This record gives sequence, C-alpha cells and structure tokens, in this order.
Amino acid sequence: MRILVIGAGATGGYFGGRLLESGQDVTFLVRAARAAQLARDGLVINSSLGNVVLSDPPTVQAAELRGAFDLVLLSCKAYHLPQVMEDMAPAVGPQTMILPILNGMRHLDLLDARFGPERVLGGQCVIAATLDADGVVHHLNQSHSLTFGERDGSRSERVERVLAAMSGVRFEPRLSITILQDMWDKWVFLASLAGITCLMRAPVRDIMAAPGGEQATLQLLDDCRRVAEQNGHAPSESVLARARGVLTEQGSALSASMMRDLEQGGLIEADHVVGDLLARAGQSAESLIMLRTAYAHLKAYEARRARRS
Ligand SMILES: NC(=O)C1=CN([C@@H]2O[C@H](COP(=O)(O)OP(=O)(O)OC[C@H]3O[C@@H](n4cnc5c(N)ncnc54)[C@H](OP(=O)(O)O)[C@@H]3O)[C@@H](O)[C@H]2O)C=CC1
Ligand SMILES: CC(C)(CO)C(=O)C(=O)O
Repeated sequence: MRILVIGAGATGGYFGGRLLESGQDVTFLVRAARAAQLARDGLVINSSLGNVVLSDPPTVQAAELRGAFDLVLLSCKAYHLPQVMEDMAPAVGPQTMILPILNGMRHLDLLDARFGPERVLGGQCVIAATLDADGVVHHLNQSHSLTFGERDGSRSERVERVLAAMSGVRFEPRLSITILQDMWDKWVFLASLAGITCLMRAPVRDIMAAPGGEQATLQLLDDCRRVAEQNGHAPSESVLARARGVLTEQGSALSASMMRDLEQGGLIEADHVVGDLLARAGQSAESLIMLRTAYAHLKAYEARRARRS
C-alpha cells in the first residue's frame, strides 16, 4: 500500500514514522524547510514506547507530487487545510482513501467538497505529541492509537487493507464501525480539555487545585455534551464518565496540544475545535456560557497575536 503522509509534524511524524519503521511504503509530503531537516537529521521519534531514528525518510514536495497514492494520512493543522488540499490533489486518484486524523469535524465537509465523500474515511488519533525546534517528534504520554473506519459503519475490504498495513506497527491501529460517534466523543472531550487548559493556562492538576476549577471544567464538558446531543451524537454515559474522570484527575499533568501551541505563541485551531462546536449549537449557543467564554478567550488570544505580529 502506497501511503502519503501529509506533514511530518507531531502526529504525522509519529504515525508515519512508525509505519515507515515497520517497513511500509511511506512518503511524507513536506515543505522545503522540513524536507531539508529530514534529509540532514532523519526522522527522530523520542518515545517511552520506543525511540527511533529513521535516516533519510522518503519525502516529496508539492511541486514534485505525481501519481495517485492508495492512502493519504492527513495530519496537518486545520488552518493549513485549504493549502494542503491544493498541494495533495495530484496524489488523489479514483481509488485513493483519505484518512484525516485532525481534531474536530469540519475538515470532513471540506474534504468531501474537494475530493468527494467516497474517498474520505473517518479518523482520529489519541496521543500527546509535539515537534521541537530541531524537528524531533516527542511522544509525551503512553497513548498512541489511530482509529479509522468507513463513515457509513461498514467493514469494507479497503479499510481491512488499511488495518492489515498497520498490523505489527508500534502504535495501536483500531478499525471502528462507529467512527463518526468516536470522532464526536473525542471532540466533546478535546474541546473541553483545550477550552479549559487554555482558559486557565494550566494543566489539569493546577485547575483541580484552584477553587471552582473542577466546577468550571465540568460545566464546559456539559456545554460540549449538549451540542453533541443536539446534533444526534450524544456521548454514552460511559464515555462521559471517562471524560469526567480524565478532566478532573487530581495530580494529572495532562493539557491539550492547543495549550502547548498557545503557550509557544503559535497559531491555534480555535475556530475548528471550539468555534465550530459553538456554531453547531445554533440558537442554544446563548445558554452555553462556559463554551462561549472559552471561545471568546481563544479569539482574544488570536486578535492579540495578529496585532503583535
Ligand atoms: N499533537 C498532538 O498531541 C495531537 C494533535 N492532534 C490533531 O492533529 C492535527 C495535527 O496536529 P499536529 O501533528 O500536532 O500538528 P503539527 O503542527 O505538529 O504538524 C503539522 C505539520 O503539517 C505540516 N504542513 C502544513 N501545511 C503543509 C503543506 N502545505 N504541505 C506539507 N506539510 C504541511 C507542517 O509543516 P511545516 O513544518 O512546513 O509547517 C507541520 O509540520 C491537528 O488537528 C491536531 O489538533 C490530535 C491528537 C493529538
Ligand atoms: C487530548 C489529546 C491529547 C488526545 O489525543 C489531543 O487530541 C490533543 O491534545 O490535541
């Protein structure tokens, strides 16, 4: 299976690197600076689940991209998606599967409109990873699952092939027949985690140590849950119980990747992860005070960042 990984950043570098490590036919679509870095230093993954240095990993830049790939693993940030869709278009043929692992949901609509819904799988990953200034991928926790599936819930021959290509890799591949619900479940959790850790500029443990921190977190989770329910994707009680447990765990160092981006003064996926959820609440958005506050805070950060640069 010819696999094109879009971007060799935190998630693309990790999952693409693991696929390459296991002998799969992987090429990274990268921009010039990352191409030079990878040619010089290799793709370096630091992980408590196994370090690896992959020297001279196969890369391609947009202008050189020719011929269809079997699978495109899409791992860019949402704000880069319009340009990425232009750049990856030559790699998408009639049989190509596009597997996005972005947080949120809106990218599905954009990909459907550009490439046709029949080419777009559902997907998500659970991992905490970051790319440092030297281009090293740091895996920060013990999770590294990549879940994917047909959005109509079928176990098609093509997704079985993806699963087979991922067998034996050093991450957890999961073929799901409920991928849309899985994506909504993760979105509810992630929007809560990103919203609260950015708002409080702190990981979970410090929020739990603050008066009212737990209450604010649970209120935000409930706001996100209400939007999912309104859109026909209410999380189950067990999913919610797990989310509550993780979001309020005493002593937990967990924070969202959005908080890491924000603390570094970088771009953030405010509209994609939090704004789009609020937009899907329609008229009820008025009553979602914590979700609206979290979004207003992220937009204020963006406005300040834009003014300063
Ligand atoms: N990091 C995490 O722990 C997690 C992230 N996610 C989600 O995964 C998605 C990706 O996040 P993450 O991996 O952290 O992001 P990163 O910013 O680390 O990686 C994205 C990469 O995409 C590359 N890129 C952007 N535009 C192009 C282009 N036109 N052509 C080629 N490459 C391009 C960037 O390359 P360049 O160096 O050239 O800018 C960058 O390295 C997001 O939606 C995020 O929310 C989900 C779970 C966990
Ligand atoms: C919540 C987490 C760590 C799970 O993968 C994530 O998606 C993120 O921080 O962006």
